[in-house]
Formats: sequence, structure tokens, C-alpha cells
Amino acid sequence: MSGRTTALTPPADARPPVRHPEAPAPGEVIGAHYDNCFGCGGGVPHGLHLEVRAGEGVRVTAEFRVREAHQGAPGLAHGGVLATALDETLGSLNWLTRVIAVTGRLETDYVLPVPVDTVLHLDAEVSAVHGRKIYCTATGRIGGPEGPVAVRADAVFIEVKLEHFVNNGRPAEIKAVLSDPDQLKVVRAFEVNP
Ligand SMILES: CCCCCCCCCCCCCC(=O)SCCNC(=O)CCNC(=O)[C@H](O)C(C)(C)COP(=O)(O)OP(=O)(O)OC[C@H]1O[C@@H](n2cnc3c(N)ncnc32)[C@H](O)[C@@H]1OP(=O)(O)O
Repeated sequence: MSGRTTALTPPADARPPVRHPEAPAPGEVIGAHYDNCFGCGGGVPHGLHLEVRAGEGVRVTAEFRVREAHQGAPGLAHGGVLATALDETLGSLNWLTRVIAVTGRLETDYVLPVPVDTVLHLDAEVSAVHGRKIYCTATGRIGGPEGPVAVRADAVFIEVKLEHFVNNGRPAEIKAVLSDPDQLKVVRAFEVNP
């Protein structure tokens, strides 16, 4: 066996996820975590501009319209772009747990081709937590929120401290973020987490 499946399956003593008491209310739009994020930032013209909403429990939904800049084959979305949409939606679950976590492993199934102009209806939830490992799944449906699944993913996110970004990000961007009052609000939202 490759070991991939094992790594994506929560161990028997994993815990159910806990929604943070100050998580955004169900239905509330979760704003971009960073203006230059390729997944959610408004400052990236060819980015995905994902608008994510908090759901019930530890769940989020999002919509992503595939544009010409996102093609792989003629008229079809690039698989890597679709994986990014799943990854970004999964990353937004951080806002419901108030735990900062980055993608450790992401396994994607491509079920249906996704043409340009399609709106992908994304849905992600945390299934279990074990230590710093956060097990989660996501689907992307076409034709509506109840339409057929076109893409899906299983993932393990790993909890990190803010230092993960401060110590590893290019200094110019880190400096800019830390001197931006709006961005600092994002950082502080996580700092209050015990
Ligand atoms: C200032 C700005 C703030 C902005 C905030 C919002 C940002 C949100 C962004 C969201 C954007 C969207 C999302 C994005 O795009 S996030 C961007 C893409 N992801 C990354 O760049 C992550 C790069 N990787 C790393 O930095 C390290 O490898 C990490 C931090 C992940 C682990 O290295 P670390 O040295 O810390 O960990 P450890 O070795 O002590 O292991 C700890 C535990 O984890 C388990 N494990 C480790 N790796 C894996 C794996 N691959 N699969 C399964 N499990 C794995 C390991 O077995 C162990 O478990 P256990 O043995 O204890 O049971």
C-alpha cells in the first residue's frame, strides 16, 4: 500500500472537530485572509476570487466561476486550478476552528470535466482532529449546490503557529502585512486562540 490512504484516514482516537464560539455565524461571508491570495484575494486579477460562507458546524461553502484564465484543455478548467479551489475552501475552515493550519496532504478526484463559465459549488468540512492534524473533505458540484459532484478532495491540514508565515514568507510581504491594520485584524483573530 502507498501509505496515502492511511495518512488521510483519521486514527481511531481522533476527536470530532470543535466550532470556535466566535466563529462567523452560518451564512456569513468569510472575507479574504489576504488580498494577494490566489484563492480568495481581491488583489489578484486572474485569481479564483472565492467567496466562502460559514456553514453549520465546522463546514463552509463557496462558489467559484471558472474563467478563461483558468483553462487547461481548450474550454475546460485546469485540474490544478480546481485543486486550488478545493484547497482554498478547505483552508477557510480555519475560521471556524480559529486554528491556523496549512495543507499537508491533498488528494483530489476528478469526476467530471468542468467547462469555462461553470460555477463550481464547493462544500468543505472537518471530519476529525488528532493532535495537530485536521482531517477534512471537500466537494465541488456543477449545475447547482445539489448538482453532480465534479471534483472532490480528502485532505490533512497541519496546525501551525503564526511564526510559520513570519519565518518562512518573503520578508517584503511579511513586513507589508504586519504594518497593515486590516491584515493585523486577521492575525489577531488567531492570536486570541488558546
Ligand atoms: C501572517 C499572515 C496570517 C495568515 C493566516 C491564514 C493562512 C491560511 C492559508 C490557507 C491557504 C490554503 C491552504 C494552503 O495552500 S497552505 C500552503 C501549502 N502548504 C504548505 O506550504 C505546507 C508546507 N509544509 C510544511 O510547512 C510542513 O511540512 C508542515 C507545517 C505541514 C509540517 O511540518 P512540522 O514540522 O510542523 O510537522 P511535524 O513533522 O512535526 O508533524 C506534525 C504532525 O503532522 C503530521 N504530518 C506532517 N506532514 C504531514 C503530511 N504531509 N501529511 C500527513 N500528515 C502530516 C505528522 O505525521 C505529525 O503527526 P503525528 O506524528 O504527531 O501524529
